[in-house]
Amino acid sequence: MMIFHEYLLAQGQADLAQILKLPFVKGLGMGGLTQAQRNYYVAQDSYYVDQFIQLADQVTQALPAGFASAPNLGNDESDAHLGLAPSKEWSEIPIGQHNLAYLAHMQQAVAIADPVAGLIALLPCTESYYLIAQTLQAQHNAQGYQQWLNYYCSDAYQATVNWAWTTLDQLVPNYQDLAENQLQIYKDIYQKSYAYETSFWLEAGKIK
Ligand SMILES: Cc1ncc(CN)c(N)n1
Repeated sequence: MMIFHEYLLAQGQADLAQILKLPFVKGLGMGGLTQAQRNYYVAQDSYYVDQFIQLADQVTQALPAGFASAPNLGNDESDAHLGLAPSKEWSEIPIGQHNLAYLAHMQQAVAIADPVAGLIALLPCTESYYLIAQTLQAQHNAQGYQQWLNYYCSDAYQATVNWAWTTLDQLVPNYQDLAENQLQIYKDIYQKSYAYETSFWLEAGKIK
């Protein structure tokens, strides 16, 4: 019998498989991303992570009493960004609509008076990088952007992912007992975040 985060992960498998085939993501594992692509990604992601930290803070504050707070939640992931060796022009790159739309989606879910909805909206962000980095590391044996890969394979990052999974499983110990429409709402929020993860990688890959 699956637990809640495993059920959700099964709903994200197709998106994750698609993400792993995208040129920018392959480039993270194999090397060869252009300076402009890396600058664009770092520009988008620095903004994104900054906003994400605030949303994650709101979600953890809304958790019922007794829940452990998340490890490394305030980390701006700049060590991972440095692994892509951005040049100083990155700071002048405008924030993309896909990025703003993703953040707006998470904001909406976090605003629902239900920390489960908020956590689910944030989960693809947290878990997918860990899963992507593990896969790339195993596939390519250190040919790519090693500092980026190491960051998301690290014990510290894994601890954040485990916290998110465990917290969700504790909040929803029997997802099979949820009303059908409630489960559908959670699934939609989760899959929408995965769709935005996909467009985040796609947009970076479009830069030449
Ligand atoms: C868009 C995005 N998604 C996920 C992560 C990893 N926390 C990130 N830095 N940026």
